[in-house]
Amino acid sequence: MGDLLDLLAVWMPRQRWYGTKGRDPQLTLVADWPLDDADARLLLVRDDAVQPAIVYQVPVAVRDEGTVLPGSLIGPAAEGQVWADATTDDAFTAALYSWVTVGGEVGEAQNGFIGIALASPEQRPATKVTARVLSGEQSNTSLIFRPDEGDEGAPVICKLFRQVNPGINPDVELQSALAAGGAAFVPAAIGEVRGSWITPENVPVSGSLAFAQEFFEGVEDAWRVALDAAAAADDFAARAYALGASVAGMHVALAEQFPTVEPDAADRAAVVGAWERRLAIALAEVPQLEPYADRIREVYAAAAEAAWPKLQRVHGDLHLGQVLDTPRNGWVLLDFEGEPLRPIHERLKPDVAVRDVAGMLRSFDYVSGAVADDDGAAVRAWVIAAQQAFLQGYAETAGRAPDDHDPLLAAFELDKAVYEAIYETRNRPDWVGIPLAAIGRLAPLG
Ligand SMILES: Nc1ncnc2c1ncn2[C@@H]1O[C@H](COP(=O)(O)OP(=O)(O)O)[C@@H](O)[C@H]1O
Ligand SMILES: O=P(O)(O)O[C@H]1O[C@H](CO)[C@@H](O[C@H]2O[C@H](CO)[C@@H](O)[C@H](O)[C@H]2O)[C@H](O)[C@H]1O
Repeated sequence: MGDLLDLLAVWMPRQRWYGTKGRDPQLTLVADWPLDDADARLLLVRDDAVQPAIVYQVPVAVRDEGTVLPGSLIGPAAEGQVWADATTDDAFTAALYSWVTVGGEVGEAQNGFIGIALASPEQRPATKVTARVLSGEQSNTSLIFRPDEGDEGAPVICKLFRQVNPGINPDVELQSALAAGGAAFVPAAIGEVRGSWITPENVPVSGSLAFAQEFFEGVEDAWRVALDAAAAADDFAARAYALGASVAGMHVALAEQFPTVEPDAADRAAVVGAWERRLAIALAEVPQLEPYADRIREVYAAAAEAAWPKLQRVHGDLHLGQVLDTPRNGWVLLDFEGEPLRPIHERLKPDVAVRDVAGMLRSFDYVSGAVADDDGAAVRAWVIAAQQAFLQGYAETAGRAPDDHDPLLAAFELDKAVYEAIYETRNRPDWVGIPLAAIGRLAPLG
């Protein structure tokens, strides 16, 4: 296994889902489950390059040289054979599909995993399918299972969580509950995989490994729809209003299905502390922010003194790219994992729902940064109209909405823009001007 860990230490940093770019992985094997049916292995590998350490899920298989796709090649194994990333391997994907649509068990109760089928009788997944890895910038690896010709079943998307944390992943927890409660604004749940393992410190842990949902074939996400509409100067008010109503419907349902709490001083201090910590990281990584630091802190201080609503579970990383435009269900919300740069224990707590509203307002603002326009004025007007319509749609369904002078909304918008300044500096430096311009507007210098 030593050799394979050495190979993974070179291969993993080249993967989009590897979370700590720029550092050499320090890998330890946490679990190694043989998958006899697939002639493959499911590994959990801990990386101590950062603290707290990150546990990654890495399915692998030994295959004949020359039979593996170049992007899936991890490195040499025995004579004439190679280690491969099994997410592109037919035998592994067939096993995964069976765990989430039929169920199954591998290993033991404290050192293995179970597949749980969740589909309702109306949502009959196909029997014979062909798998394809979803391409694109992703924090996880998603597989699409399409029915083979003649199979009447529905297509399925299955997300294999690459970073594995203790506890049920909020993506699974929240979306399964919403779907079970009859919500049309999330995809139907098809199945999940839960693992149990013993940490190197001998602590038993359980966590989500995969989540499968109904796949909406051939639809666009709201980011693409909004970009096209803004570029064509199409009126987006009705669509933005409907999106506001879907987001509010999600908040109402989450508040009904999960506990809510009146925020006390400690809850407020935790949120304000997270804003300040993030600002400190941003100031260290994005020097252009320095002139705004005091103004940003004033906005946070005003929000800390304002009235706060009850805390509740939220989406946590809502933006237009997390929304699908579906003919059958209207706007459908995805990816309830929360912000990938935020610690998991913070993402699991009841939170301020305004965080999601701020995320969507920021996302509309990104449209003006991404669409070329002669003087910028027309696209800016489009953005403001979309933001206002979104807030109206939200208010109509939620029965209340932050207005655009709400101190809490202002602080969450700034916090999101600060997060984006870090995210863009690390991942897409050409885009950092978008959050920086927003910070200039949200915290104008005197
Ligand atoms: N149920 C679905 N139907 C159609 N497309 C989907 C579905 N779920 C996810 N997608 C597509 O996959 C992309 C990535 O999914 P997401 O849940 O955001 O993964 P990640 O956590 O890796 O970012 C989405 O932006 C969307 O384009
Ligand atoms: O989809 P993820 O959970 O990986 O989210 C991360 O990447 C997003 C970019 O893909 C990033 O979103 C930012 O850019 C979007 C346009 O590409 C924009 O609509 C969002 O408002 C903006 O925040 C997101 O912040 C990051 O967590």
